[in-house]
Amino acid sequence: MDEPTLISSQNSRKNVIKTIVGVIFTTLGLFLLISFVSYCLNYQNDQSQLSNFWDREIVAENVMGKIGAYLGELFIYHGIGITAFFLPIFFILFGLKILFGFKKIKPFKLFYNCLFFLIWLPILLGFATKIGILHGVMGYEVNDFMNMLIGKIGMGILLFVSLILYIVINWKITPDKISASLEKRSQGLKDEESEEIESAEPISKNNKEEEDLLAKFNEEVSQQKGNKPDIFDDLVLDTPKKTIQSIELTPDTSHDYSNSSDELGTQKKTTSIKTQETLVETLPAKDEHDVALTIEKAPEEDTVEKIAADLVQKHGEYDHRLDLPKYKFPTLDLLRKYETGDNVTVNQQELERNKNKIVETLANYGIGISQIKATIGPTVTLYEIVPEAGVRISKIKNLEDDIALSLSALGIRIIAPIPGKGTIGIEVPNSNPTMVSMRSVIASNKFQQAKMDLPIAFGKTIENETFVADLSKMPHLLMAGATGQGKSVGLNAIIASLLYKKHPTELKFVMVDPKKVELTLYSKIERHYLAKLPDSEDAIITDNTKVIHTLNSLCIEMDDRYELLKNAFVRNIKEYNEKFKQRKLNPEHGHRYLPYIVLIVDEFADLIMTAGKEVETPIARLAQLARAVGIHLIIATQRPSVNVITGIIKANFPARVAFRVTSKIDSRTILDSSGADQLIGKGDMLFTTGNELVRLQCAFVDTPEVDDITEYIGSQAGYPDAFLLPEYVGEDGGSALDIDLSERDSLFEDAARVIVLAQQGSASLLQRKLKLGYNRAGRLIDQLEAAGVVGPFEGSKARQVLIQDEMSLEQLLNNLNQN
Ligand SMILES: Nc1ncnc2c1ncn2[C@@H]1O[C@H](COP(=O)(O)OP(=O)(O)OP(=O)(O)O)[C@@H](O)[C@H]1O
Repeated sequence: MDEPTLISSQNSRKNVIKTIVGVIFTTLGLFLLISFVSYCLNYQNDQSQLSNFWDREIVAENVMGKIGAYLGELFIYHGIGITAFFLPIFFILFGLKILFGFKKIKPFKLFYNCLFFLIWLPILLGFATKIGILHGVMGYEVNDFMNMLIGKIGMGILLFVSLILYIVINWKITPDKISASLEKRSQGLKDEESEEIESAEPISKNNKEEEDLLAKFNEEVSQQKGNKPDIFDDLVLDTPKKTIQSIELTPDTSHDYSNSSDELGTQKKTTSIKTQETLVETLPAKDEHDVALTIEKAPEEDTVEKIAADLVQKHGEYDHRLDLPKYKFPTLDLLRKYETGDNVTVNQQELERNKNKIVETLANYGIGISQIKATIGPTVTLYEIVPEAGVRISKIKNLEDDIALSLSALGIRIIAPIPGKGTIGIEVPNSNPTMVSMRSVIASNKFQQAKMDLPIAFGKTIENETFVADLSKMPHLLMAGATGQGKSVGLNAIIASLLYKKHPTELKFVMVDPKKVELTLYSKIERHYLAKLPDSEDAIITDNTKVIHTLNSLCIEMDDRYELLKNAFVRNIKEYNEKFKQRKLNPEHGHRYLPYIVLIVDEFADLIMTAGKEVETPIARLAQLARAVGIHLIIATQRPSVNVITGIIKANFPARVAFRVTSKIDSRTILDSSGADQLIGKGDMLFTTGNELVRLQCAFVDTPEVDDITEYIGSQAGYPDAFLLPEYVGEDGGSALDIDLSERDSLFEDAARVIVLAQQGSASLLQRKLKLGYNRAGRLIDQLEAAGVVGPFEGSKARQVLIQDEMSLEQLLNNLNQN
């Protein structure tokens, strides 16, 4: 017989023997079980029958006959009482294990675990009852004997203590553990732990070690419970949570998946990738019974935020100032100190004289004064009066001219009452006004530390405090004043303030100067601060048609900026630039750092007279919409009449500056109230942002100072050219038909398809779809017009698309290519 045959025949013999032994034990178990049950029911009758064991006439009532009754008598009555039921159960389990090889059934382990109870339980039953079959002879005798030795109470104590000791030894339960587990329960950890059990399940399937650990754990629990582990599988769910925690949840990457299916292969890939990127944290074991818990956190997904954070970590935040890294801000010494000094001189005699005159004049009209206080400003002194009780304010207001006449002073302004103070103010010009130098306001703490986007140091208030306002909040400014009252100086002060605070990368000016002489000085800073149309030579615009183009171009810039803001999911230029600095916006998608643009128009009246609606419409549009995208307008005019400052313009310029005007009507046009007509000129001004009026002395900056500043900036390295505004092709622009179609843009065909598919002839569509700048999109539109794809320019409307479908377009493109 060869070897394999020998082995197989040996195996089959073993199996036969196993089956026989298995059947014998199971049968024996069943026999005993039935006998015991029947004995318990009939033992009183059967006990007497057993003495005549071999007498056939005498029949036992036990269903298993006299043997059954005998076995019951032996194990139950003379043995260990009903505890003897353990015996048939043990035999049945043992038999079944041999027959079917149930791995989970471990009868000997069960026997070992139950040994204590096989002794203890009959004694307990003997202690507690006097029913023979419950405790058996053993239970009775032990109790009898022990009673003699230690008494009934002693016996009770002994039973209780022995049970406690068994529990402590077998389950290792100590008072510490009990209190710890009670604490845990009170902390409501129960739910978490059951989750842990759930999460442990699927992982354990893939992990041999975990399976073993789980098996060990189950075994341990079963041992502790003193039950058969296999029968009480469910016990896993009741396991103390701490033990579950001890299972390491790390996926085992050392598994060999090479023979597994594709699916498993992918699983392997993902598992290994995860392991590389996951963050592993280990909670150390609390004591020697605990096992460390390893926690894996899933890796963060790549988000825009994360990419941006990585970029910022690598390169730092985007610094727009690096465009001109060596640029130096103009220094203070470029501004002149004036001989008069910046300190307001107080002429006591003048103060006394004016006070007496005010009191006298008012007394002449029957107005009593209870208190008077003077605040000396650079140009005017404010006398604050508290009238006696019962005096009507309107009475004082009506006497304005009479008081002015009595004081024989020009430019008296009566504020009745001073908002928020409850007093009446009379502003009287000083006989020796003090000039407010630009230097003093620029050097002031208020300006230097101003946390504003576009800070403007206008000058000084009546309290001699530097007045700084934020242009970005205004958001547009209207300036008016009769000729020679300080408008141009005011504009220079505004520009100088911005030049002292903003870097060339942060701010651009668009300057419109129909008078041709006021702003020419600034041409020196063209490459740093000025913006212009691509085709124009001078950055400072003096030609009215160019103004129209520039304004429309600014509208296009505004639309472009809105598109960028929309794509960046931000609401204003500040948020946009912040996002750009944090590298969250991709320059490849057209994003760029957006400088503020300030449009300055020196003589607006002249523009409106010559260009009318053509100027008014884009100005109104910009005024209405451009604030969020960082385009701000400053418009100055000599003639603040209603046909210059129209309703639509006025409505969109809440911030106004009024220098002295010639009539009350002009004052009302510019300020919606009188007051500007009573100013004394030379930079005396009123400023409002829609609420109260503030009287200011405008800072004085002379032409040589402006010259020095622009020279200082202009001599530094700047951009190669001025900031280029988007191209604007007006109705009178060059005809698209002049274009040479043999030099078509490389994106010409793509652009044509985009236009025909969308049936919309607009440059902004091309900009969006093909991610182009405005200029290139505009050129493409011109070429498309020349090729007959779109119609001519139609103002604000999109051009008409002349090709209706793709087929016709392909034909047209083929023809073009053949020519
Ligand atoms: N803030 C000021 N402080 C002192 N003097 C001033 C101030 N502003 C203007 N002046 C004086 O007023 C004169 C005229 O000022 P400015 O040139 O600004 O007037 P304007 O309103 O622009 O006149 P126009 O509209 O005719 O150009 C200046 O030459 C200067 O002497």
